[in-house]
Amino acid sequence: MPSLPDTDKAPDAAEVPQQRDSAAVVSVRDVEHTYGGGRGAESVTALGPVSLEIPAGEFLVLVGPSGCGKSTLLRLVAGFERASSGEVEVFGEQPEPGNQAGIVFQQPRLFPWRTVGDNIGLALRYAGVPRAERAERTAELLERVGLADTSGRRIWQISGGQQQRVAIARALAGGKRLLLLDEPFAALDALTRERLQEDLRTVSAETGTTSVFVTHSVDEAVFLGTRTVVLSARPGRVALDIPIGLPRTGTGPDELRGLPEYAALRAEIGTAVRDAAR
Ligand SMILES: Nc1ncnc2c1ncn2[C@@H]1O[C@H](COP(=O)(O)OP(=O)(O)OP(=O)(O)O)[C@@H](O)[C@H]1O
Repeated sequence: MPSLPDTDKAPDAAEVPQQRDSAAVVSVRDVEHTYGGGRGAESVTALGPVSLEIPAGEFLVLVGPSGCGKSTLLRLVAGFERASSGEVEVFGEQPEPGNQAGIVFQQPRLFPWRTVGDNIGLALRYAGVPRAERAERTAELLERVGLADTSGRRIWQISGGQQQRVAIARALAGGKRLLLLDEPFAALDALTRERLQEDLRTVSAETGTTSVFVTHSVDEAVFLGTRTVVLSARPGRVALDIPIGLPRTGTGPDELRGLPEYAALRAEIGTAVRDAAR
């Protein structure tokens, strides 16, 4: 953490950008991404140019029309793809898969024949947590995602919603300070999805983990995010970048959704998404 200045004098101009950079968990600078184009294949410019700074503790939700490059941006931040041009940094480094971020996909991608506890235990092992601490950490993580009693059950014996909870617990088990979530609730029924949204909102407020969450749902963006970025149609560019200044704790989901600010944000973001799709 940068030390506080011992005088109230303004810092040197040269210091200011450096401090801002080091505070950003994710820096995306003038990034464009094009797929394909080799051996006569048609190339697709999916994204950009896009610039975004994501500070610590932010829950940023990316929305936009289908095919606008939301997943591409997430994959660049995860290190699965290298940007065709521009720069992506995570914690000041070039991202590498599995190094800086925990990732949750639309499908949970768990080991189906293993137990819930084993799936979490493996992630803890990969994260370097000593064997003696793993059982306690597993219990804590499962408690956190509302699965306290399922540790001994096999993945194929639990519901899709429960599997997605395990996937979130597994991502948290890695102990990463950045979580990347690509439409994690899209395949779930409406009720399960609402419950998971509420729980993820609580977990995020409790842990303060910086998160980037991709969705098609404007309501999900307003409900979950501290900030929403709307991307325009392909190649995706930032069409709207708006803070969500709603209370993070102490307000129930119905109360939150009943706030006039909630409705106003939904309307503004909804309009931006519709305009982006034109
Ligand atoms: N591996 C790839 N090779 C070629 N083109 C790709 C590849 N991955 C994505 N694309 C194309 O890049 C564009 C952006 O895709 P991307 O998946 O990032 O969009 P998205 O906004 O996440 O879409 P959706 O909301 O439908 O999931 C699309 O036109 C897609 O077809």
